[in-house]
Amino acid sequence: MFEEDFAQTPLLSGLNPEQLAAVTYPAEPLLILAGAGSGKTRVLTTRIAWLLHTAQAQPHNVLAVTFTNKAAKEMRTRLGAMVSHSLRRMWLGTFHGLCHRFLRIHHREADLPPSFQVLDSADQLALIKRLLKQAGISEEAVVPRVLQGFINAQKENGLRAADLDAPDPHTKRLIACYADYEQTCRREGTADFAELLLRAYEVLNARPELLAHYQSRFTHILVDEFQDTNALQYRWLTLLAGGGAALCAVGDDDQSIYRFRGARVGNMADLMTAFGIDAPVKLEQNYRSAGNILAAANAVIARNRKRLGKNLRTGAGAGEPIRFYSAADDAAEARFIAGEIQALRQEGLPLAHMAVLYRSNAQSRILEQTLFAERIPYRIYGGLRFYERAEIKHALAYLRLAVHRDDDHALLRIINMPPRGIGARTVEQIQQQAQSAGVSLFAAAVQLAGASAKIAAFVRLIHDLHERAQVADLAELTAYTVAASGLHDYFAKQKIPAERERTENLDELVNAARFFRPEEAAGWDGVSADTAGVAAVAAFLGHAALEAGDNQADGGQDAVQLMTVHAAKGLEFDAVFVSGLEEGRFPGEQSLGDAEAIEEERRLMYVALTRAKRRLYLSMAQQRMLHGMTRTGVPSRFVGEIPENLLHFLSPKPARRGAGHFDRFGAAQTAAAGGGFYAGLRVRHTKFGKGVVLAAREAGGSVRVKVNFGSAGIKELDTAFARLEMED
Ligand SMILES: Nc1ncnc2c1ncn2[C@@H]1O[C@H](COP(=O)(O)OP(=O)(O)OP(=O)(O)O)[C@@H](O)[C@H]1O
Ligand SMILES: [Mg+2]
Repeated sequence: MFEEDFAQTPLLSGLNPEQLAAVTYPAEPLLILAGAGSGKTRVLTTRIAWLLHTAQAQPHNVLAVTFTNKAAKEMRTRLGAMVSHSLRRMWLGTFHGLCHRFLRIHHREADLPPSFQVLDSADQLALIKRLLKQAGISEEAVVPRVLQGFINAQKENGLRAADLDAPDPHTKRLIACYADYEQTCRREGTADFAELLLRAYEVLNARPELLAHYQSRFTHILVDEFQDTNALQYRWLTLLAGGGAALCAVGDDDQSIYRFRGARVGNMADLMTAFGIDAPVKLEQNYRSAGNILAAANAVIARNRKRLGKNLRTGAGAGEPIRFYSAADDAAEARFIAGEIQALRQEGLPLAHMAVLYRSNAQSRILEQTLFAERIPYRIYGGLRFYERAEIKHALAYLRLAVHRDDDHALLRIINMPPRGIGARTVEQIQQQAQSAGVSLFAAAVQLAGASAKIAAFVRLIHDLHERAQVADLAELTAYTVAASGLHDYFAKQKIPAERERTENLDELVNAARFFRPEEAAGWDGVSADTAGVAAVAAFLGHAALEAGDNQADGGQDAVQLMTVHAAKGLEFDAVFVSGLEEGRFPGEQSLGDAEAIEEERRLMYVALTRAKRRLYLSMAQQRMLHGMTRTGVPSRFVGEIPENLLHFLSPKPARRGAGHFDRFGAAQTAAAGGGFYAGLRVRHTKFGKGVVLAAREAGGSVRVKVNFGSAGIKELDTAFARLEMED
């Protein structure tokens, strides 16, 4: 009888009963545990819209954490279509993006300079190499990547160098290097990715007044992909939610694929204990994939032993069989994929609705080559992205020096780029001077400028950029920097076309600066929306560092999506190709013979399979070049785990295809009302406890309401008889 009431709230229409219950769950801690494609992300987004729509929360009361910047942008766009609120003051982003935003605002409390720089992982590695060299430690004695992994792992466990001790000399040495690294970052005013989180956590933990402020501000904290949070992220979340916020976490233990980076599935159980959640809410209907695809994914994941247990069914038909293709070698596999893509495209499926997935980045090269040769536009997620390109990093290094002249790392990058006759010997002199005087490289260069015209010219350039950074508009400053540094000219003069094309990227950077809106940036809307001055440059640089970890949304050209399975998490495509399905590749070599690692690979396979909506291709190569040697490929065990009746073994023939479809969310307009009760009103019932009104209407002189009482379920009550207290 309430159908028509829900129709008046288009926000909620189309949700199934479990989804509806989760979306409108009272403001209490809630864990949603559900399989791929069951609408977890949709529920999370709709819940935020519902909270805003029913005025249970204002945008600034919401803290929402997504796994990638892309997901955050998508959520913001969807929300924008669902509610009329300005979302500027809502904190929506990745853990890193949100902590970055927090630290920009509270840099003083965090003991960071206002223009502190974010080091991406390449910057971090370069810094580590520099420190090892200075300390006279060979890269054999301490492998830079090992040290990098060590430092990040410690930080992700909330540990500083001073907290650590070890009996063995090697670990002792790593700890000493970590201490040295910490000191340098402090001096140079830089923070790596793990530092963003750790510092934000430490500041909140050490300052009760700040914590209280944020605890009372964020009444609703929502987290997507909760299964992949690490120990520090968990602590940060629970600290913020500790003041009574309604924490809503959604996740899927079967999709936990970041164990190697410290993700803890155990966080789910811990969360339930810590927040008194009796049982997770389950969503069991899959809306994404055709029946055969889902059956295959379910069969594969069923082999894992450590599972929390949930079901997934689909209302869709079986759909097409899953296509399996075994190619003679990797080139033939790539040609097969390209051929199928062409066929699908001819039948009207946009390229953007197709994805090619692989286990590791190295596999993309041959696919790229083939797609390029076949003139099929493609886009790589997780490859060398815009902000990671050399020329862009050069230009950003100048900008960094403009706002923070003591950034040694940036200075070393560009002191002779473009070449200005400052050779390795001169750089060494500057380094020695810096060390003996205990100052930054730039300060040392200033001291040596009298003796060298070349150094003097460089110092003048940096001073000039520094002065402009104080007053100029961000786009102006970027344009000026690209030109005055000589970078643009340098690339324009190159003979090789690919080198000359780098000028286009520099122009694109100026463009990016022009369109930079701090509030839409990776989770940070800045202290002010002002685009002039040092704060804007620092925000832009932080954005660039964080954005480099994600997809670049460029061009708008229709293109096939290429990415690792890790990067595909949370996404969906009409047609998906899972390539390289050989033992030692997927599952990867390091996992063979390690039961736990195989389970993680299997979860990865589950993620890969469940990205597909309608058509799924699995492929392998019988021979593949690896490290300059031909290797014979044995089919992946995961293919064998799919019931054979779901598979169709293919000869390379193209097949037919239909067009894609979209989902639309209607904009929310009206709330049902009756007798003072309205959707979103918080109520209390003597028996059922706290609840939220879903709908209310007058019928035959009395008012009937439908209320979601959380764990007590959804009840329909007559207000004339039921003792309902209004909470607001
Ligand atoms: N009630 C529904 N009616 C129709 N479509 C739905 C419904 N719920 C979800 N969907 C659609 O199903 C697809 C999967 O939803 P969503 O991405 O939210 O799932 P998910 O659980 O987050 O998946 P994953 O575990 O892969 O992140 C989306 O296209 C979504 O719009
Ligand atoms: Mg999702």
